[in-house]
Amino acid sequence: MTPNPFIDLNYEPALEELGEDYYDLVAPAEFPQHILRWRNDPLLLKIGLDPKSVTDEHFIQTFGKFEVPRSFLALRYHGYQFGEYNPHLGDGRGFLFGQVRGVDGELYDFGTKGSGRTPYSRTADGRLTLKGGVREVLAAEALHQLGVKTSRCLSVVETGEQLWRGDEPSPTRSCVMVRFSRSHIRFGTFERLYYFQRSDLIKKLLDHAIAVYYPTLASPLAAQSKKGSDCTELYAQFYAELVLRVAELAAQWMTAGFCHAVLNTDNMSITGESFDYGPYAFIPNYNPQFTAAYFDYYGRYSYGNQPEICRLNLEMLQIPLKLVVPQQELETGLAQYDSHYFQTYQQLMMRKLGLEGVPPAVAEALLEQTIYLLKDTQLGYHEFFIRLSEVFDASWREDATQIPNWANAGPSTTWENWRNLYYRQLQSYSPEELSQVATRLRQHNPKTVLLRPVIESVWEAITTEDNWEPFYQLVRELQQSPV
Ligand SMILES: Nc1ncnc2c1ncn2[C@@H]1O[C@H](COP(=O)(O)OP(=O)(O)OP(=O)(O)O)[C@@H](O)[C@H]1O
Ligand SMILES: [Mg+2]
Repeated sequence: MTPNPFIDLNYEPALEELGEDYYDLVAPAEFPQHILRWRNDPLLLKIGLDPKSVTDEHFIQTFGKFEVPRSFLALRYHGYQFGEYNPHLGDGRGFLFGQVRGVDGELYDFGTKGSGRTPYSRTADGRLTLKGGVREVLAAEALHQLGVKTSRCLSVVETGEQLWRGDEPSPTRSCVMVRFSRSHIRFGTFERLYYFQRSDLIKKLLDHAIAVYYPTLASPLAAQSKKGSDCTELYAQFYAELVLRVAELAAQWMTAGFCHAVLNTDNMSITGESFDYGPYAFIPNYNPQFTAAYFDYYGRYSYGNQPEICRLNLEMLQIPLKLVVPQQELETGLAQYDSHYFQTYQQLMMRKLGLEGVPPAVAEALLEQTIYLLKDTQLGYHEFFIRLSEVFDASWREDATQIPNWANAGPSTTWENWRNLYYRQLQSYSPEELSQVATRLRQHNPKTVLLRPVIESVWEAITTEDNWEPFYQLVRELQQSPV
């Protein structure tokens, strides 16, 4: 075998250097089989590797057999799960494999899922089902295409075990997935340190998070710590910035029509990045009550609750941070959440309608009418926007009646109100600006939508005939730029 480029990557032990208060050293499981099912070549470019220099064997050796001279760290964390505090969490089926600087200068994590038991596995098997791996690859690629800030999967290696699960026909196949993310430090990482009343470790973790993931705040930190002053203000700034990032993420999910389904605080990243795609779903129709996880009996994590739940999770994060920052300063940060969420959501929804530079009052009215229309018609959420991008015509600017009522399933007044507002906005554009409307409509409304039946059909081919072609074809479509 040619030298393995993954082994020679320039790993930075940023988290490892924080010390063993934050993790446990663990060993991967030994698996009976290793078949590479998925490699994400575009991600290799992000860490400066030429995909041609990386063989499938390299992937298997590194991310299936783990035959590499590295320390594997199961990160420690707790979390609020469906509102209940759980002090028995942590990486129970994964570990931090390593951290690598991307060509963009950012630090990235390789984290495993399904790589074996750890001190945090409790009674579970430490494994990931192959279907779980396939679903996470698809969610991440779909969200990435839709402009959501998300982790992505680097590889999936099928591992030849039979797993038993209550929510999949069993026995079912096993895999190890490797995730490429900004960080796996979670809100729950801080919650655990509060549980043990370790304000010293909270400060150390904040310094680390700010230095690595909030670099624009980092230089004042260096200056302050040199002077020996306390970092209270800086920590408050970190929290305020995190509030904005989480508000943006919630807006991105809502625009994408995505229901994450398990927004526990152990699934919230301190970088504001989306990750952990378990029972998620893209909504078929606009329905705030849509709930993706069968075990979410009360709809706590329904599609429409997501912005509110993210806000609540941020509020819970104040509990640990209060050990090192006065609560009043944290409240000031959180106070920005609602307006930042709404502004971002409005802007992203306007872009989905092909519009930019919409005056705030018009944008507000148009968003409201768009939501009414989506609720009233029988058209699917994604179908509405895809149809709009397909039928859009420059003549609409001259004559509102040219805008066809293909949404005629709903009451005509809803349609007319929407059409008039859309028409008026189009009228304000020059002919050049109008051509950008068409481009934006196509760009922000890709034709491949990851609805559940689509996922099920690629999984069906895998599970019944071991035919991976429909899955590869679907990923290719998701990775294509829509314009
Ligand atoms: N099969 C399993 N074996 C061991 N631990 C598990 C298993 N499934 C889930 N867990 C643990 O249960 C908790 C919640 O699981 P959750 O599904 O949110 O996380 P995860 O999907 O395993 O990992 P991540 O959040 O990194 O995607 C975590 O502590 C996780 O490690
Ligand atoms: Mg999780």
